[in-house]
Amino acid sequence: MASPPRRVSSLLYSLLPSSLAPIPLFHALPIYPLLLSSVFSPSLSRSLSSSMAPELQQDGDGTSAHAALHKTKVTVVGSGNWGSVAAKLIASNTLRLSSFHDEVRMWVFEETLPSGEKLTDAINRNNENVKYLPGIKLGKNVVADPDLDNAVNGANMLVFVTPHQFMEGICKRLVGKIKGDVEAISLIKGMEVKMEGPCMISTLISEQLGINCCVLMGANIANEIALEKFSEATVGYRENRAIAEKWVHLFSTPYFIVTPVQDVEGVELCGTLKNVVAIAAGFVDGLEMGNNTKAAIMRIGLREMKAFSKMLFSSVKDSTFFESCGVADLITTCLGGRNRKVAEAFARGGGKRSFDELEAEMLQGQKLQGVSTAKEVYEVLSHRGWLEFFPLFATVHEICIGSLPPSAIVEHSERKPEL
Ligand SMILES: NC(=O)C1=CN([C@@H]2O[C@H](COP(=O)(O)OP(=O)(O)OC[C@H]3O[C@@H](n4cnc5c(N)ncnc54)[C@H](O)[C@@H]3O)[C@@H](O)[C@H]2O)C=CC1
Ligand SMILES: O=C(CO)COP(=O)(O)O
Repeated sequence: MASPPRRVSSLLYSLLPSSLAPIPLFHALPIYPLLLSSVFSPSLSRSLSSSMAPELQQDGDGTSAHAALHKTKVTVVGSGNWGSVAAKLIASNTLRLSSFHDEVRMWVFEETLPSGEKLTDAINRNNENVKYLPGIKLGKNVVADPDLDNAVNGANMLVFVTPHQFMEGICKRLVGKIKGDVEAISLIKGMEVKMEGPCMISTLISEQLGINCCVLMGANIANEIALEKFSEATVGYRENRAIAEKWVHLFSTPYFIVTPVQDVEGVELCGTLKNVVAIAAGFVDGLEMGNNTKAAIMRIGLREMKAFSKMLFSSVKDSTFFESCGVADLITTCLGGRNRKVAEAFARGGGKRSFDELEAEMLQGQKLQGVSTAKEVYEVLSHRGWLEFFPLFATVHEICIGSLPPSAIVEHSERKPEL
């Protein structure tokens, strides 16, 4: 495991309880996630103090059959760029934590590689997702499985991480196959719009499968986390703090710091809506308008994210926008994400080549979420008569479908003072 970067590790080191501070960093590494969680979350610290010792024990002379029966099994549903990194993160922890089965199953939407080999076989042979995360070993305990039913069978914790447009179909295939006590988490940034109105992906999972579903969102460009560069994430939960802590436990590593927040809608809407703002930021880059303009677009976008989230769900908290899932994810995606990159190419070409074409050419099978999310947000805005309150969101969609030129992003996004 890579050491955390020095500046971060020394900061965290200085925050450790004094009784632990003298432990050299590499000795503390196995318990690092627990320590970090404790440092950043006092109530987590309290609840972990009782459970910490068993987690830290080695299995020694072999786990008893009884204990093995009660170990938690984790399946990751999805194996794209972020899906593969999520499996890697989780797999490093299931090996370390004795309450989890070592093996992490990862459902793969099967495809045939140019070599003629099936993607699943290539992943299992190389211990690497050669298409969506080349060059990164996932951990020997990650097992790719193209059979969805088999992949989820017996799992107690399900991690959903596919592009959002595929989730409705996946849920339909899983109806009746998941026990009610299974816990789920969604890492998916996006939403569905139904006749009744907008439906967040965690709600879709909960309602279709009859299970509880948390969310994990944050400033998490997958390729950077794959290289074990320090970053943070936010787990959004509804009521059950203990379940949120279990997810924090499963994902935390010395380089991936996870904070629980009781605001599932706020966390999920942050992750979803920032992709629309990232498309706008890409237009600004494509038009070479500079950093001030991009910062202005990000500010206006953040304001619309907050207003839209609160108009949909009055429970959404202001503080959520200051977590990793909020302003941090907005910044990283507007600087380095795929939505930004493809939108830049779209604007450079004057909007003549469609997003579908550019996505296929530039992302090689990876999927954008911002363009479809802009359409979904637009549907909600028009249906509710809110278009005039969200000029940036509306303009992004109108540019994406070719009704406005890319330059409209600054002309239309902010109401300017009357001259
Ligand atoms: N890549 C990143 O840096 C991050 C992505 N996310 C979110 O995670 C979610 C998943 O994204 P990635 O893992 O990056 O995926 P990706 O965009 O890299 O890959 C696309 C995935 O979709 C699968 N797929 C294609 N057609 C399908 C179908 N008909 N049914 C089911 N699956 C199909 C492909 O096999 C592949 O696994 C998205 O909501 C994204 O916004 C969140 C944080 C970071
Ligand atoms: O969500 C992301 C980073 O947190 C990734 O954003 P992109 O899909 O634009 O790459």
